[in-house]
Amino acid sequence: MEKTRRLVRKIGLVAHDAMKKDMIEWVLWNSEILKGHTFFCTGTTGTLIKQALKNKHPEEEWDITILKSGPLGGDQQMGSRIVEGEIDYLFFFTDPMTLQPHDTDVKALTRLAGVENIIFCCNRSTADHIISSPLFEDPEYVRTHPDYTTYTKRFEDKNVVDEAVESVEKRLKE
Ligand SMILES: O=C(CO)COP(=O)(O)O
Repeated sequence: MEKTRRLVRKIGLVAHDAMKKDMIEWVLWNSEILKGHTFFCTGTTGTLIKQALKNKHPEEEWDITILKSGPLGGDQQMGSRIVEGEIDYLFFFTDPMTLQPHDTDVKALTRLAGVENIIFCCNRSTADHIISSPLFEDPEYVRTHPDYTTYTKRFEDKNVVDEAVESVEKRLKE
């Protein structure tokens, strides 16, 4: 009998303090769907999620990488995982009512989610829709990776290095 092929999704999970209970509930609620996937979490969120999943499914091995706590660099580590192609989904439950000390890191992380076109949301109801989308379970569905070649090669036909060398040489001769 043909076995259904399953694609392991690489999932980032992050929640601000006011949203941590929501995140843990959401993970527990969807734990059957989330089984077998790979997770990257910021420090405190990940520790709490791991504990909750172990309580609910003591027999299950969960592949959870716990990064630094968000304000201590965890958001930046998550961003770096995104640009390295290690994360396809980011469920980031943000607190809309509290200014975070690491607001710039939060912005940087959400921006990189856009740069890499990962599947990304900031609240629980959108997370519900993503997790219940048929595309989440569809092994054929792979997000499109934006092509930034035009951007990365934008200096190839320009002589900026030669021009800089020339200008330094000229100044030295003066
Ligand atoms: O602050 C966070 C995201 O910006 C979350 O970090 P923690 O999971 O370590 O609390």
